[in-house]
Amino acid sequence: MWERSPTPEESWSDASGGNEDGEWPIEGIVGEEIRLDGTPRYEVRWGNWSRADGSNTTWQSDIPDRHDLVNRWKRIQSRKRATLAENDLDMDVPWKGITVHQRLTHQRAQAYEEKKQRRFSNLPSTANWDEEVENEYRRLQDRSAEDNGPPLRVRRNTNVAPQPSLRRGRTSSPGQSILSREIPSQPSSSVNSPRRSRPRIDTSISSSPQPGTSSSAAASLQLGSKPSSSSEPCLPYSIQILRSRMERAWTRAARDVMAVGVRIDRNIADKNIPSDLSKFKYIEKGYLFDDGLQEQFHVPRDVFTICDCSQCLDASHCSCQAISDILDPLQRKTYAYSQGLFTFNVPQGTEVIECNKFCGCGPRCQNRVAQQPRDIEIEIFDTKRCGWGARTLGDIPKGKVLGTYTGKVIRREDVDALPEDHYGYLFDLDGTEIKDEENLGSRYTVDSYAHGNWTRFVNHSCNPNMVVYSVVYDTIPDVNMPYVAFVTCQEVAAGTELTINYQPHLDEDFDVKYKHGAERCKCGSKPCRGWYRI
Ligand SMILES: C[S@@+](CC[C@H](N)C(=O)[O-])C[C@H]1O[C@@H](n2cnc3c(N)ncnc32)[C@H](O)[C@@H]1O
Repeated sequence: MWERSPTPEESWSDASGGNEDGEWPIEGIVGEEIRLDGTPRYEVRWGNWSRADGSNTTWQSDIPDRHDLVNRWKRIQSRKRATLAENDLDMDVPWKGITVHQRLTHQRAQAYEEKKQRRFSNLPSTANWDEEVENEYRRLQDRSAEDNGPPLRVRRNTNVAPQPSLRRGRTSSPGQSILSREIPSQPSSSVNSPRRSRPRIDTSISSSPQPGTSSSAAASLQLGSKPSSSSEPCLPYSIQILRSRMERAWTRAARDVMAVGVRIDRNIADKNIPSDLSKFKYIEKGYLFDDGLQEQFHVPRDVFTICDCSQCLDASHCSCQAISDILDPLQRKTYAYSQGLFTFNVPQGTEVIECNKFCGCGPRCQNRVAQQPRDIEIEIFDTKRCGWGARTLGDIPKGKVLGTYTGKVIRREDVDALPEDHYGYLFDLDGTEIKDEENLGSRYTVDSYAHGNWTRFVNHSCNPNMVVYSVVYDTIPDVNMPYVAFVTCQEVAAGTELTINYQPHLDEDFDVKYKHGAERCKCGSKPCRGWYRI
């Protein structure tokens, strides 16, 4: 910003009188600008003083003893801004690499903010305005492209985030398990380990039950300790249009259900965003359903087991726990949570039954945890080894439930008809299925290829910091469509990638011949067994 260098006469001495003798009184404030550090300075007009060219103003950071002048100035400016916002319906879109504040005066920028708020007052955040700006930018680009020859297009490189490369034959009979056919003598670590009809992520809990160590009720958002990409050199805005649009759309979807945002690392360039992902629809909570499945999920009220506790202090007196198999060491019924954290006291094959919308307890009941909105911010980033991954932006205690897998629920037998791209993003809802036993009832899988949330970016690690468990709260266990909750099985520091073991029941010395069809594991953990299967 241009600034006149003050002459010796212009040097500040005494605002009330202009100088020590009161020889140059201030006539008034005639201008204002905001400096880069955000503080204002004022253009002051002097009486009894002028330069040779007749000008009589100087820029002053501070006008001691004349708060009346400053306040009056602010009042006038506020009125002007209001009028500007009221009357001028046009909203300038300054582009060509110039930021809004460089182009606009402080007053116009503030009027902008007011106008923006008014125009979008019925919408959740100013993100809509940014989208408008982006759209305008795109229109400008398209227009200039028409004028200037070949278009400047966002090139999307589908190689960056690997698509699942595991290509296996389709099951000849949908009901039959590939795993049980190929690996007939697989050592069974649990009677409840799941059976598979095709290679997919295993939903059973991997760690043996152990009490939670942290008593902290909830991890707070530690923005201060996040692995801020702001300190790293980041890509110019012009090649991040798509990234930032996706980030805003995902964050908006998360906030719509009261969860905190989802970031996409600023080092991901638009050209490296796979084209399918740019169409991906973010769903923080809940499922979409294939034809006819929605009705099965949403069972009527009289089918639910409903408790009438006021605070759900005792699981053995909580009616909704009547069918729960979670017991404490004295074989009394207990909840799966203590002080908001998962206690890992849930035997494999057991579903956690949280209080539901018909229960008498309030939203803060201790048995409502996986259904709470996520309060840990997540960042999607390029792991460089395993494609994109998800990392936490806050420190997390052990036992913290971070979210549930979302996507489209499909019938298990329809999985074979999916394009192969989807295979790496399928999660069987098999937490209660008994391996090598005829499992009664319908079986389902969640496909998060086109719809889902941050959990679909969670990579496999042979030494994971999360496990999963099955939980119901807006349907009943018999429906076989539980949610798959992701919970930390150790303390996790801000900036750490969040991982699960895709197949926790295949142990390390598993016979080499059964590794057929496995992928090379790039988790990089110390105990890496060298391969994984999806
Ligand atoms: C559920 S997705 C995870 C997100 C995925 N990285 C992405 O970029 O969309 C599963 C896919 O991630 C990759 N992946 C996950 N864990 C891996 C590992 N430990 N080693 C190598 N690739 C891995 C594989 O391509 C796998 O098919």
